[in-house]
Amino acid sequence: MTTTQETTALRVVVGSDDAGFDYKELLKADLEADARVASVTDVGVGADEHTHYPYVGAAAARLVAEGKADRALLVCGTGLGVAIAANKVPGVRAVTAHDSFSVERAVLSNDAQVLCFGQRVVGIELARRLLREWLGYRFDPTSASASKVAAIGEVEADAGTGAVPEPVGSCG
Ligand SMILES: O=C[C@H](O)[C@H](O)COP(=O)(O)O
Repeated sequence: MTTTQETTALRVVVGSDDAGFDYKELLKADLEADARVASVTDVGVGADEHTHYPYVGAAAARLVAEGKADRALLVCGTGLGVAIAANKVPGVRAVTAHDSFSVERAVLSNDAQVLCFGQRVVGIELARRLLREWLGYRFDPTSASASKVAAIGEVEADAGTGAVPEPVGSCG
């Protein structure tokens, strides 16, 4: 079984704060030129805008949660703040990843819809390469990882109630 499956083209949201603006613009251009991408939606910031990163991260994540986009690519100084904010939107799984293996597993293990980069952390050519790789991965809902991703949803659902979900399966 191959782990890389390109099927339908992806609707991708991009967003950044001012610390990630330059990379957001460069990576957006790469996305727009990629045949694996059906559409690119930019939720900001624009040049000379200074919106705090949580608002941008949440705006992009909401589009994913609402089914209006398949994935989001977010950039801030570290890639951390936008990921934290995006993860506050129910149903969204956002990761910060600056290496090839983590980008692969973010999709294939975690079914993460949101990838975050830090403009102050990773070089632009590595970021561009990781973006190209990311576009090639599709989560397999029949894989052994699917029940673990479902468990994330259980934890999320229980978070509002204060309940602790019963573990099932091995944690090893
Ligand atoms: O995670 C936060 C980002 O790196 C942001 O771009 C910079 O935030 P700061 O100005 O609070 O360091």
